[in-house]
Parts: sequence; C-alpha cells; structure tokens
Amino acid sequence: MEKQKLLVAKIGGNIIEDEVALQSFLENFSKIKEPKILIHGGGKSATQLAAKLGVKTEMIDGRRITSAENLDIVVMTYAGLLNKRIVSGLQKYNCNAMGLTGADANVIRAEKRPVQFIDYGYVGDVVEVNDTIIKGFLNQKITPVFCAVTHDSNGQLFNTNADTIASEIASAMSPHYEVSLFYCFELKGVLENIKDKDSVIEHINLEKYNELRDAQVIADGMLPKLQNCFEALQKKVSKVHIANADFIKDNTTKHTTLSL
Ligand SMILES: Nc1ncnc2c1ncn2[C@@H]1O[C@H](COP(=O)(O)OP(=O)(O)O)[C@@H](O)[C@H]1O
Ligand SMILES: CC(=O)N[C@@H](CCC(=O)OP(=O)(O)O)C(=O)O
Repeated sequence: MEKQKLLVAKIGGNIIEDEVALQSFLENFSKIKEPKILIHGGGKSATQLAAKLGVKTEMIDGRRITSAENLDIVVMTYAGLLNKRIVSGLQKYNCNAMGLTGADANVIRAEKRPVQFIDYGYVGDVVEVNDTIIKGFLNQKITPVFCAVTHDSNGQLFNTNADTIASEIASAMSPHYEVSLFYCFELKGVLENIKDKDSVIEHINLEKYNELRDAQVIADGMLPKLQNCFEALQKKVSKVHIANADFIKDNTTKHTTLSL
C-alpha cells in the first residue's frame, strides 16, 4: 500500500526575525492540506537576548556552546516567546498547531553531546523520537510545532540544533509516511558564491558536498544543515530540499535538492 505523504518543514532565525517573511511562510504553510510538522530555530533571537543580558555567545561550526546561563536564555526564547508566537500565528490561519519541546509528551529524548575536543555544555544529541505520539497528533489533525529544546528524561533540558531536530523527526516518521523535508531560509538555496544570491547549486550529492566543504564554499550554519540533510536521506526520508521560505507556496522557484 502506498504511504501517505508527510511534509516536515524547518524555519530558522532569519525568517522568524523578519515579520513579513514569517507571516507569509505561516500563511502558505497553513494552506498545505497533507499532514505536516514544523520545526523552528531562533538562534538569532537567543543571541540578541544574551547580548541584552550581558551573556557571552560562542558558536563553533554552527552550534552554540551552551552554558547554564545560555540554556536558560534558549529555553525562554525558543520554548517560550518564539514557539508561542509561531503557534498563535498558525492558529490565525486556521492551522490547528500545538507547540512542543522534546520534553512535552516525552517526544524527543537526548543525551549530552560527548566531550571530544570541544565541550558544548548543555547541548543534546537526539537519542529517540517518539513516532507513535507524533502520529497520534497527526491523526487528530493537529500540526506539531517543535522548538530546539530536548530533554534527557531525568529533568535536564538541552539545547539541540533545530536542523538536527528536523532531520531526526523526518527520519523517525519515515517508516509510516512518505516524508519530504524542507529546510526553509532567507536565501534561495546553497550558493556557489555567497555574494551572488542567484548562484544556486541545484543538486548536491555526498561527493559534491565533500568538494564544496573542502573548497570552503559552505561554512557556518550551512555545515550542520547539510550534514543533517544527508543523515535524513540515509534514514529513508524520501526528499530533502534547501530552499527559500517562499518555496513552500508553489514549489517552483530555483532551490537545492539533495541526494546521496
Ligand atoms: N554556500 C552557502 N550557501 C548558502 N548559505 C551559506 C553558504 N555558506 C554559508 N552559508 C550561511 O549559512 C546560513 C544558513 O545557516 P543558518 O544560519 O544555520 O540558517 P538557519 O538559521 O536558517 O538554519 C546562511 O544564512 C549563510 O550565511
Ligand atoms: C546547539 C545549537 O546550536 N542550537 C541552536 C538551536 C537554535 C537553532 O538551531 O536556530 P537556527 O535554526 O535559527 O539557527 C542554537 O542555539 O543556535
């Protein structure tokens, strides 16, 4: 029997911080009829709040070194302000959204990222996603909206990269659905030249990714994003795209499609 389609979309901090882009994305996302899940980041907002509070921000390879103080800031920002703004924004467009951290309904369990050369602090690597609970929400026509917060089932919250959460959720749902994963951001896709906004690389496979990384064409948050794309494909997610947030409207604009 053919599997039902499921759309998993992720939006990052540059979209969330741009009121016009965010509203447009939420309206277009709400119009999608098939079951759908939204994951949001918001790193930019957490960095701004940290600066206001006089707390230092340090990022390594697109991941935040998360001290106890940073953890409080990210939980307040992602699970509080941003998640509730996004959920109420979707409700406005008649999408019955429900905001979640990984601790809610024990839906994403994580463990502290092991210290190798770098101690990331309270950063969690995903161990388990509860696909049955998520399926239950979808069956009730509820659209889950996940922020970048997980837990260890032992009272400890963690900061987890939102791209990783999107990849893990898409992968966990793949035995049940034909999953398409969309990473939506402010640019059109992965660019050959970061200064030329039209230089979109339309297809990237693992070989091309290694070339681009070695040539330092990709950097910062794009590094974990691409790693997460390939992990999702390896775990049987059907389609993975990196595209502008407007792409969700009609899937026509030039963008990047990933393959193994
Ligand atoms: N070759 C590239 N093409 C596109 N973006 C790139 C590239 N190299 C680095 N980047 C950076 O990666 C960023 C996307 O990652 P990230 O900041 O984590 O976005 P988001 O918060 O939307 O997930 C872009 O805004 C851009 O600054
Ligand atoms: C561990 C880690 O780096 N977590 C990310 C979570 C938020 C995020 O991923 O936000 P964007 O999608 O907007 O980049 C952070 O704190 O920045």
